[in-house]
Amino acid sequence: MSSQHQIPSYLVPHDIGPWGVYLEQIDRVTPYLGGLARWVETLKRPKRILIVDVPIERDDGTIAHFEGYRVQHNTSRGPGKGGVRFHQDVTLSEVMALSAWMTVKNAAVNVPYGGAKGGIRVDPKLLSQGELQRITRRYTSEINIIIGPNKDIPAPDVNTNEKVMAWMMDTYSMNQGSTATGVVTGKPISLGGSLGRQEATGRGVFVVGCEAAAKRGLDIAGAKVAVQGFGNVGGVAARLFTEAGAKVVAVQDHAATVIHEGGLDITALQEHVARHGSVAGFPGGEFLKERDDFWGIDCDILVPAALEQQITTENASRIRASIILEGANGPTTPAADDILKEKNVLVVPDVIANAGGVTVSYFEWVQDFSSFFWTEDEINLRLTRIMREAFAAVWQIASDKRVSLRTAAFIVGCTRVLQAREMRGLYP
Ligand SMILES: NC(=O)C1=CN([C@@H]2O[C@H](COP(=O)(O)OP(=O)(O)OC[C@H]3O[C@@H](n4cnc5c(N)ncnc54)[C@H](O)[C@@H]3O)[C@@H](O)[C@H]2O)C=CC1
Ligand SMILES: O=C(O)CCC(=O)C(=O)O
Repeated sequence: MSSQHQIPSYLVPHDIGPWGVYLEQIDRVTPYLGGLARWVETLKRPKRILIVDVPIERDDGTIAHFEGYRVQHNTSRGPGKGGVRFHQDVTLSEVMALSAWMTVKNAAVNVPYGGAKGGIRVDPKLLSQGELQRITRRYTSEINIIIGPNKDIPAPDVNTNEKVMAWMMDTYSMNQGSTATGVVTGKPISLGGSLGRQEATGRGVFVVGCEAAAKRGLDIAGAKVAVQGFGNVGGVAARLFTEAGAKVVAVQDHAATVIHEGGLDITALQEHVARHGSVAGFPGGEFLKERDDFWGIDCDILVPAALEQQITTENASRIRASIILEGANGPTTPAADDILKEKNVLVVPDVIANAGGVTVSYFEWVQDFSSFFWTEDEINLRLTRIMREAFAAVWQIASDKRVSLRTAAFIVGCTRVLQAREMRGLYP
């Protein structure tokens, strides 16, 4: 039987959903993996997929069922690691891709983890706080069998935060019979969380943004920045760019696109979002009528920091930025990558650009194990160093091999994963 016949049907990229995007990225890196390419099939199959039913009692007494997932894509280099997403559009294809990008990312910045990701197909905006807590706790109990401080360590992602992590930690600990702070990262500081974790992803985006700008001869002071997604990642990145003298000229979230040529007041915008749930109605700017016009905004740096597959063949040719910093996971399709390359747009890929979050998650996990906590300055210094070194290493490979930064980052990440796979051998 040929190996083609052994591929489970759900792993075949019949559509170009997030998993299809990831498979195409792996196909693009394979010619650069040398002898390790014989192991590449490992990267095309998640190690473990758990699909769970998550029933909860609604506040009105009815019972509702939600579909939850935890995918451990690869554990060759260490325990699974990656966030948990609560979103109405979560699919298995998406969680598989997100877990695989964690594998590549963790290896690319050399934190000792494999890759994992989880999610529930639910719109948390439609849940009360009590319902949110119940769905989190039930989901944690259902995936309890495969997570743990040495097995798989969840963290925040879209629509989850430190409060959700606290409930996950508590539920896991109750099931274990003892407090296990190291089972999740991104926790509140009072429960073993790390200083700097909440800001870490946005800070990492900003740090690699400065490196990329230097390569392009672009001065951050006065640079025009447009940000899609104004949550944990996009909000922090926007603030740090503003503090460095850049002008954030456009912000798009799920509800609206606000623009201001002279630069938006990011602190005021964050306060508005905290009060109203979105940028819609912000008095300090104007609003685009057509959402798609966001992509044609006149800017130097574009930061997609929302969801996957936002930059596509539909809009890539309209982009005027010279640098794209992928705060989101998987925001650019391979076909859009090709268009951007033609236009000489520098794309700093997700697996480097947004790796600041998991890097400080690693610091948090180490601090929990040693029960010794670092200062915020120590954390930010170490984070900055790791981000700069990762960017420099990937830049060098991209120059040497004349490939994109994405392929270069995948060369670094996939090589480390497959070397570990090969060294471990196959048989028990
Ligand atoms: N939180 C973290 O530490 C990390 C997050 N990421 C990635 O960054 C991205 C954003 O995550 P977070 O900021 O944590 O989520 P978040 O939940 O804090 O914020 C998400 C933002 O995206 C906006 N959004 C949602 N749908 C949208 C749409 N269709 N168009 C435009 N905006 C939309 C929301 O309004 C919100 O402003 C995701 O791709 C996530 O996987 C990557 C690395 C770490
Ligand atoms: O902090 C972590 O463990 C994972 C963050 C995450 O989900 C990501 O990098 O996409």
